[in-house]
Amino acid sequence: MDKNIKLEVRNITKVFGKHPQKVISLLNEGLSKSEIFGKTKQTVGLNNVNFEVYDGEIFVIMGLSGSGKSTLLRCLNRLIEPTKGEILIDGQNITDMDPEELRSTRRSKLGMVFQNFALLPHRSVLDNVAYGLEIQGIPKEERYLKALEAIETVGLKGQENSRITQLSGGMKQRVGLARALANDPDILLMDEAFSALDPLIRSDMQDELLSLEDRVQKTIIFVSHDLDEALKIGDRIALMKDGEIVQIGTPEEILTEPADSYVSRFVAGVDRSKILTAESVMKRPDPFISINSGPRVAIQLMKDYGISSIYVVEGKNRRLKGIVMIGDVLEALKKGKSLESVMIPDTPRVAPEMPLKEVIPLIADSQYPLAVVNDSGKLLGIIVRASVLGALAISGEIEQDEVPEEKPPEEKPPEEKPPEEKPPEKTVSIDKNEGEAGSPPEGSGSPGSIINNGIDNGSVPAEAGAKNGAPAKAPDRSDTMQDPEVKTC
Ligand SMILES: Nc1ncnc2c1ncn2[C@@H]1O[C@H](COP(=O)(O)OP(=O)(O)OP(=O)(O)O)[C@@H](O)[C@H]1O
Repeated sequence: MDKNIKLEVRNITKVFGKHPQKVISLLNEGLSKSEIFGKTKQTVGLNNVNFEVYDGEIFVIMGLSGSGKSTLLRCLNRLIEPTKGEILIDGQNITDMDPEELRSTRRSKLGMVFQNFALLPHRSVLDNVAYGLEIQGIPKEERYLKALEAIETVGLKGQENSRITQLSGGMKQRVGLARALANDPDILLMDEAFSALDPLIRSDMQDELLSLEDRVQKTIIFVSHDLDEALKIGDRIALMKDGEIVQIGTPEEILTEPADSYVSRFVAGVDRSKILTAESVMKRPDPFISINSGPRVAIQLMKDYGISSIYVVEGKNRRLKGIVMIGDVLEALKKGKSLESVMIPDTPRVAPEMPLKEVIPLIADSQYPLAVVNDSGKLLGIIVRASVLGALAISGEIEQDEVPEEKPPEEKPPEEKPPEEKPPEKTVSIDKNEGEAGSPPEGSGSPGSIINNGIDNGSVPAEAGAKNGAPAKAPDRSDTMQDPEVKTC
């Protein structure tokens, strides 16, 4: 599987104190953070931290207060200078950079969102969002254009002229997010970004972040002290203690295979009723396709992802319409029929709050992954059997062998090549960044994932499987496919 490394942290140590080298010697001798503080009155912020973050993932840094989360996040853009070690972004060592190079890398690659919003209270929303561009000297017209786009992305269209003081906490944090996005950075660093919000607003913002991640495909490094939040939004989680990383893994791995007794105790506090719902085990629903798309697009997407079925949605609100199977779509293409004509509308779907115990028989009876939809019919995610098993193992409520086997799917992607289609009169290029086909290249699951979980490996290209929250990378199709019917979902 091809996982592009976006950011790499190698042996980072941070000592707060006047004689850091002395502290490093003591660390090498094996003394603990508290012993070193007792001896030297210097604090070990980070001790030999190593990890990689993949392109397009949400990587959560989690731990109790004082464990080193914020220090680590701030080392990533050198707001705090590491005492030792290297940080590479796209292979470039930022710890070596001079101030000018660092500034330019920060501008182009890194955006930061703070817990306390860090907004200018007497400026409008628009001017706050455009602020970073303003200090870079970007002309007014251009910066406003970019700022308006970012404001729309975070759902604040119409509030451009509001004053910050007139906004609720949730809206303020959207402004903070828009300001970070206005620069179009590759990586968003978010420091306890939702911690100051009321629980309901916080949960909404978490949902928004997931949906935004689907659309803008940023790499997000998110600091949180809240395990439920980390489990909900993280593709992977790094759990910290006393300046060290004790475990890195997918939410499922952290819960089911805790590295030591500290992690076990940490996860013991998880709200199990939350784990045991459909929502808690669903994966992002990528790829999916617009009902207005043509069969050719569907075939290309299924080929790219190595899957034999794909969910069909309608409109920006991603209303679930049904599912199409590769064989039917090939037929449709041959006969000049629409995608809708071969769509199976009554696919199994469940509500996000459905208890897992009720999900089990449904997934066992279904030849597709289960679709999770909300009250208004929006496709929120999909559930594959492996995730259900993981959650059940944690709960201990049901033995794994009680879970029925899945039915194999009835069809496999045929080897057959799609027939030539007449060139369309009007063409719209499919750019993965625009999300027409609703298929971000990185995500943690797809209708195809279930195939990769043991049903139909024969038909899945090696690079196409999605595993451990780091799924297949879909090829850039912008120069290979065109379809007049593609619409944004
Ligand atoms: N400027 C500083 N000077 C001295 N010690 C510091 C400084 N900043 C952080 N520390 C210490 O470094 C360690 C890690 O702190 P850090 O703020 O990174 O933890 P955290 O996990 O982010 O905590 P919180 O969730 O409370 O923000 C703590 O022991 C803290 O006291």
